[in-house]
Amino acid sequence: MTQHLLKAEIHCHIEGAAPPSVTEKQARKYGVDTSAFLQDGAYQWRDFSEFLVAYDAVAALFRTEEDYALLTEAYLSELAAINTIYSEIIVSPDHGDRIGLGADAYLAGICDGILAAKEKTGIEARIIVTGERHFGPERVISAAEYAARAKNPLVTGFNMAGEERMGRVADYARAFDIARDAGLGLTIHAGEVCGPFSVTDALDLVKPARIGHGVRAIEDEALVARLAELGTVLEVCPGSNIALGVFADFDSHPLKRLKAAGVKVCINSDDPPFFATSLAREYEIAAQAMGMSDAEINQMTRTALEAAFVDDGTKAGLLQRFDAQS
Ligand SMILES: Nc1ncnc2[nH]cnc12
Ligand SMILES: [Zn+2]
Repeated sequence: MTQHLLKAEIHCHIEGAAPPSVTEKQARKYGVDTSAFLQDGAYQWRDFSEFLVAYDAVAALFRTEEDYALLTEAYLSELAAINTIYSEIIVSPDHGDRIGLGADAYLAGICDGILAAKEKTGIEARIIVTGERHFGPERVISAAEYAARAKNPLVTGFNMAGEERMGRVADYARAFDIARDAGLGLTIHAGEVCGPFSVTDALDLVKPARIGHGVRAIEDEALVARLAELGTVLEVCPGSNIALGVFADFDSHPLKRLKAAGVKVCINSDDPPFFATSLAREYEIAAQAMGMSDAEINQMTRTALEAAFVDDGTKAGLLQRFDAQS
């Protein structure tokens, strides 16, 4: 049982955390037919491309600042209820723009949700702005410019999610230069759908502190050694990887092998209801399906806290609390 363990999560997409029941309610409110991507209380997709289409369709059902505030508060409250002390939420201003809400109101709603959850539960949270790769380099650069300009104390990082098979990292490198210059922490989805070359591109061109997934680095021994040497943190999402067919099962999932090779890893839920998972389940998978001890799991939680894109004072407080209780 991992219920008693303190937890941290640094990789979860906000729209990807919307429970189907909430999405259905939103669809009723806006008179939208969801049958193409939601049936019998479950999101419908067959592969990564369809997953991204379903994700964008769900995002289009959150249309007001309040919709986003409620979604964020509900997710963070769920995390707090399972002893999560820190969360980073991945948000995409493009999704706010696309629905006509606008990036400012989108972000304001998410900030309201974070503050409400903090007041009610004490959970600390920060925001990672992401560009969506399949919206193209110009949009990803705009997202970085937006994050840089926002000067919002809750926005502490920049990411790129979306269709990893579209273009090469070089096409998007400028976005990361902008985010780096603005003092944001950098992370990038790589080595999830694409192989080791994608992780190598990310390391060479973005030099991120963290990589979203990165698990397909396991196919290249030298790359695994490079990740260990650099201390790059992999935000691993085992349930997501199995649901999307990146690996056949938890036995063949490389989390333990990466950890054993000295790569810094932590566990995350990615888009929990899309993958029939939750952060609680990811911790259980580590314990039950992968046979990791409480001490090993705590090491990963500590890695997430150490790698958090948060100011030094807050990080020190989180680590102190974690060390006192773990
Ligand atoms: N697992 C994932 N990979 C890439 N982009 C995403 N957006 C939401 N979830 C994602
Ligand atoms: Zn992700």
